[in-house]
Amino acid sequence: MMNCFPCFTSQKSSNPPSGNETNENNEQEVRPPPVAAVKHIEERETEQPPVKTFNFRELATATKNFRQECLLGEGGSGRVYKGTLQSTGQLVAVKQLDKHGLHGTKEFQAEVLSLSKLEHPNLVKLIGYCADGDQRLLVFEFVSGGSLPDHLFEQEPGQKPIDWLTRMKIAFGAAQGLDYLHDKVNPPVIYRDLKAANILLDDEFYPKLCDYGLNNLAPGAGDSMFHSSCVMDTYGYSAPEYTRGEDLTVKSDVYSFGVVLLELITGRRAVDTTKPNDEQNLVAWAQPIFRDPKRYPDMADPLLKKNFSERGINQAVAITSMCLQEEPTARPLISDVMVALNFLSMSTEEGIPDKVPILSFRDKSMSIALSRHGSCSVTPFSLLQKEGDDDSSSASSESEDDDDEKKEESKGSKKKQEEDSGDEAGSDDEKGQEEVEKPGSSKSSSSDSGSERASPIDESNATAQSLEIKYSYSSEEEEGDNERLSSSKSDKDCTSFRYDSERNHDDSPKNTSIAHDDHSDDEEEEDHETRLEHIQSSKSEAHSVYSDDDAGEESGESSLNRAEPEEGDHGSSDEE
Ligand SMILES: Nc1ncnc2c1ncn2[C@@H]1O[C@H](COP(=O)(O)OP(=O)(O)OP(=O)(O)O)[C@@H](O)[C@H]1O
Repeated sequence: MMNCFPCFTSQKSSNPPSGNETNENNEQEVRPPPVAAVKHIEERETEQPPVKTFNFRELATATKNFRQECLLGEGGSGRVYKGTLQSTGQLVAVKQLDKHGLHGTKEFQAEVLSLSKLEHPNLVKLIGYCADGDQRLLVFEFVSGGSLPDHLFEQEPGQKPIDWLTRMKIAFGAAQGLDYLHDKVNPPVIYRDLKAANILLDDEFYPKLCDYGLNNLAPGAGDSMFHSSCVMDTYGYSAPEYTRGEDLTVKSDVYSFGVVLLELITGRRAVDTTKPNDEQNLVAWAQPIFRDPKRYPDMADPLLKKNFSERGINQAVAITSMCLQEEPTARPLISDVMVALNFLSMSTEEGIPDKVPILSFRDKSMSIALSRHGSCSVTPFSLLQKEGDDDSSSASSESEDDDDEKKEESKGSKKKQEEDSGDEAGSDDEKGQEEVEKPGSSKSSSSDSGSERASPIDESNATAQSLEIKYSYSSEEEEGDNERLSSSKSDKDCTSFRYDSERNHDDSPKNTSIAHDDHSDDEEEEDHETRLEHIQSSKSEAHSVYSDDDAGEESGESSLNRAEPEEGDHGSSDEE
C-alpha cells in the first residue's frame, strides 16, 4: 500500500481504468489514475487534472432533480445530496454550494483543482465539479456508513455501540488523514473545521474526513464557525486561539482532533445543552479530570461497559489532554498523535500492545506521557543497537569511547525507565524487538478491507527502526548539527505534558527529524540514548503532492487553507 506508481504519464490511455469512475462516453472526463495515497509531484505534473467536470443536467439527473429524498443534509456551505451518476452507476455525494459569495469560474476551478490534488484514503475523495452558470457543485465519493455522531451519539435502539478498539481505529484513521494534510502536502493545509460530523464512516467504520480545504470555495464552508446555524456544532471544537482572535495553525486542528478523541472516549458531545451546566462543554468538564489520572477510566463512555483495558484508556486520555493544551505550541504534532493511536488501535491479547516504542515519536513528550499512563518502551538507542545487531559498531561511526559512554548512559536510562514503568521494567529491553514488531504484524481490520486504505505504520517495526537509527545516527554525527532529545526529568509530578514543539520539527528533514530540547549537557548526554527518530509513516510516499513550483504556480489562484511553511510546527515535506 501507498506505493508510488512510477508509470504515471500524461497519456490517459496508459492509466488503467479505475473502477466505475471510468466513463467512456463522457468527453469531459479525465480518467483518474490508479489510487495511491500520495503521489510524487513529478507524476502529478504530467497528469491531467484528476477531476471530472459535470454539467448541471448530469447532476440534476443523478440527484433526481435535487429531490428532498436525496438530501443528506445541509451544512455551512450548502446542501449535500446523494446521487447516482447515470453514466457509471457510481454513488456520489453532490454538494451544492450556496450561491452567495460565489467565485468566478476560473477561480472556482483553480480551487477545485487544488482540492482534487489532495488524495488520501482517509479523505473523502473529490470526484468532480460543476460550474454551470451560477451553479457551483462539488461531487464527492459517497461514504456509506454515515457520520461519526450517527454512531456515537445517535444510537438506534438495539444498535451496538462502537467498541473501544474500533473507536481507536477511527481516531487513528482520522489522524492519518489530518497528518496527510499537515505533513505530506506542501504547504500544509489547515483543516479549520475538524469535528465529529466531518468524519464519515464506511460500512466497516473506516473513517474519511470530509469538508477539508473548502473554505475558499464557499463562505462558511470549512469554517462553519461563521455560520450562525452551525455555531453550536463547531463551537465546542474550536481552539482557544480562535476565540482569542489569533490565526489558526495546524495546532488548532490538533486541538479539534483532541475534542473528537474525547468524544470517542467519553461518548459525550463536544457541546451538549441537555446536560447540567457544568457538563455542557465537554472540554471544560474533562479538564479537572485530566489532572487526576486515577479518574481517567471513569471518563469512558458507559456504553462501553468497561470493555477496554485500563492502560488503553489511560493512554488515550493522556494523548487527548496533550491535544487539548491551551497553548498551541504545547500540543503535539498530529504525526505523533497518529503514531500513538496506531498502537492503541492494535489488537493484542491484552487489548493493546505492551509497549509504545519511544523511537516512533518525533517528540519525546508523547512517549513520556504514554509511559506514565501505561508502559512505553523507552528503550535506549544503544540497547536497540545491541539487541538488533551484533555489529552495531560498524553501523555507527562513533568511537568506542562513545560507545562505552553510551552503554553507561543506557544503563542509567534503563534504570530510570525501570523506575518509571515499575512492573514491566525488567523485561523492557528483552521485549524491545518483540514489542515494536507488533504494530506491523497486526493490521487493523478496517485497514485491511480496502486496497486504497492507509496501512498501519509499519515503520514501527523494531528492526526497521533500529536500522534506521543506526544509519541516521552516523550521518548526523558527521554533520554535527543534530538536535537532541532531552529526558524530561521533571516530569515525575506532571500529569499533563507540555509538548515543546516550538523548538523542533519545523525544519526537521523527513527521515531524520530529531526532536530537540534546550537542556544541560548532562541531560544531552543522557538524551544521546533516547533521541527520537521520526520514522516516516510512508517513506516511499512522503513526497509532497505539491512541489514548490507547484505551490508557487498556484499561489495566486488557489490557496485552500494553506499554512505558511515557516510558521508551522511540523516537518515540512519538501526538504528531501
Ligand atoms: N461524501 C459524503 N458521503 C456521504 N454523506 C455525506 C458526504 N458528504 C457529506 N455528507 C453528509 O451530508 C450532510 C451535510 O454535510 P455537510 O458537510 O455539508 O454538513 P456538516 O458537516 O454537517 O456542516 P458543515 O459543512 O457546516 O461543517 C451530513 O449529514 C454529512 O454526513
